[in-house]
Amino acid sequence: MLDVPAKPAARFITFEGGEGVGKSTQVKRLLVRLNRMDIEAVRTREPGGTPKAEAVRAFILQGRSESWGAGAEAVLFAAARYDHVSSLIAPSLNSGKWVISDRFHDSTRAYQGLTGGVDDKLIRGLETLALDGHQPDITFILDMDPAVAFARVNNREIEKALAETGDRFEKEDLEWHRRLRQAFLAIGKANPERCVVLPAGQSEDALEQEIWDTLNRRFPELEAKAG
Ligand SMILES: Nc1ncnc2c1ncn2[C@@H]1O[C@H](COP(=O)(O)OP(=O)(O)O)[C@@H](O)[C@H]1O
Ligand SMILES: Cc1cn([C@H]2C[C@H](O)[C@@H](COP(=O)(O)OP(=O)(O)O)O2)c(=O)[nH]c1=O
Repeated sequence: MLDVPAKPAARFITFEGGEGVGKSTQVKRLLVRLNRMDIEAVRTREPGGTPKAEAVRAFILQGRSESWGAGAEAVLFAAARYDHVSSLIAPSLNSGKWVISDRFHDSTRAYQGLTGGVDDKLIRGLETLALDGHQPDITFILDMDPAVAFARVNNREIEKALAETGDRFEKEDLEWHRRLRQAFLAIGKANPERCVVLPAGQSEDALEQEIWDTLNRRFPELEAKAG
């Protein structure tokens, strides 16, 4: 037998939290780190990630499903997720690529479930169908006071307004976003084997390092590869 080192398992990593906490920034930084180590990784997002799921994203975020209610919206997010998992996430992991997703099923739990009042049985049932066993290996929940996160997003909001787009979930009031924050914290607490809650008020560099250190501790094959 040839003495070929075993290829490390591909990992599925998700980033969660409220608006403007720095998810997209850290997803991009993690991709750079992984690529530097010659680890092939796919960057994706929810809602979206595939053409069909992006169509659902546009429909929901432009507010066209708002009158349908949170339950029907949970079904729409799950439909998008079903395509995302079956057409992109599962095939990528099966071919050895890591997958890094900006939001995933915890966003449905937090926005539609815990904050939106949709019954937990529906949320769990949809999750079972859409994930088909593809739970993330690790989920980073970036946590900070939404008032501070909003100040960060202000510039981005102006850009969005100029582009004549709008994300209706970003328009909810501060009190609603404080409940959303508690929802993500509750998810973190209930799933300590998968979720890592990190303070997102620190600098981009410091947060990137904390994420990297956590991954190295959690996945020893990363540390071994770095030598
Ligand atoms: N740690 C940080 N400190 C200060 N500003 C940040 C930090 N992380 C991200 N930002 C800025 O905050 C805004 C929102 O970040 P972004 O990554 O888009 O958040 P999210 O994807 O969670 O909505 C961007 O303008 C980004 O440059
Ligand atoms: C994936 C997902 C997102 N959402 C919401 C969260 C966001 O407000 C919006 C996604 O918009 P996005 O622009 O990606 O928000 P952010 O930059 O804050 O990540 O959709 C849900 O309500 N349920 C879900 O299952």
